[in-house]
Amino acid sequence: MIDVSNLSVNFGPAQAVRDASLTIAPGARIGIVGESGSGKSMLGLALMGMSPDAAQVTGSLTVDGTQMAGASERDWRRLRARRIAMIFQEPMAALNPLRRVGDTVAEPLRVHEGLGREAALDRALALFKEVGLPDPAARLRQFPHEISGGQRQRVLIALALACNPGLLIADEPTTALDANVALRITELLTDLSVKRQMALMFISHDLTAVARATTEIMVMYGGTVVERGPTAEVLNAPRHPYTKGLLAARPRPEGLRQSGTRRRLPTIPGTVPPLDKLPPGCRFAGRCPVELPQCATERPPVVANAACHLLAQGGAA
Ligand SMILES: Nc1ncnc2c1ncn2[C@@H]1O[C@H](COP(=O)(O)OP(=O)(O)OP(=O)(O)O)[C@@H](O)[C@H]1O
Repeated sequence: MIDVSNLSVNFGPAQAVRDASLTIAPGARIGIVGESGSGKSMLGLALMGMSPDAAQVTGSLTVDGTQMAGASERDWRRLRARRIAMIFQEPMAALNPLRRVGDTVAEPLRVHEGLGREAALDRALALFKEVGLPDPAARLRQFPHEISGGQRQRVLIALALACNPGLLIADEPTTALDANVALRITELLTDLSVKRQMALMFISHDLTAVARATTEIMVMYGGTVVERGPTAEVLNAPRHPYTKGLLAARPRPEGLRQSGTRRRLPTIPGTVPPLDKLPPGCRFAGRCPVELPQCATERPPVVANAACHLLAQGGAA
């Protein structure tokens, strides 16, 4: 459905995404993981034609075989309504506080499908049922502040589904929710993707949620894809030093106590440098535990789905 090659998102000299390539087949479930600032959201927004005004986007992006690089806002709007939808971290911010949630979900059906108010509300009701909102008929008439955070996210998922998109991009959809609700929203997105044959791009730094929701994964660092592959394979047997560090830093209940004492959670030393201070070679150079002379200066080749000089030489990170 979507083919991206060498997509870069630049803010002047600062490269938020460098040469990302990926293919999204109908019904695929792809996770994008990485620390804050690694370019996950910028990649998702670029696929929607919604990059910030200050961004320069280069590279090729085809949707259903149509080249969208340089497309007009009008073309993007048409595509967004019917093919690609996105949900975000903070559901309250994405809903109009003065509108009943039923009317919010009915609106795109009226605008894009030409339905009358009653027919659009009937479809909204069916969507509310599909996303598991309790007492869906009563929900239609409520305002965002009258329902819980998890229910608000379900309303936004219903809104995203209104025009039957082929791809749903979920950008940190569970970060603002408590653990139980987050788990149920993750399950809902996975079920919807399977039942509707709708592709799902699940952007998150919650590796457990990504493990549940996706079958493929892309790990990003400093705007570059450092490792990709089947989710289970990458999470069970990470190869890139950054992926290894990310997994080691994941809090796990069984890892917090060892022989009765609290074990410190390992962290990746240092912080992600600002975009204009990233090394020209491997962007993880400087924080990586294994460094070769060429790491900081030469771009690492991609070998067996990981971009790393050491792995390319046959070493194990
Ligand atoms: N309008 C902008 N102008 C300049 N730089 C920007 C702008 N928007 C984003 N950036 C930069 O682009 C980089 C990538 O940001 P992005 O939001 O994609 O990261 P992320 O991986 O999604 O992080 P998070 O998990 O915090 O959302 C960041 O360094 C950010 O500062």
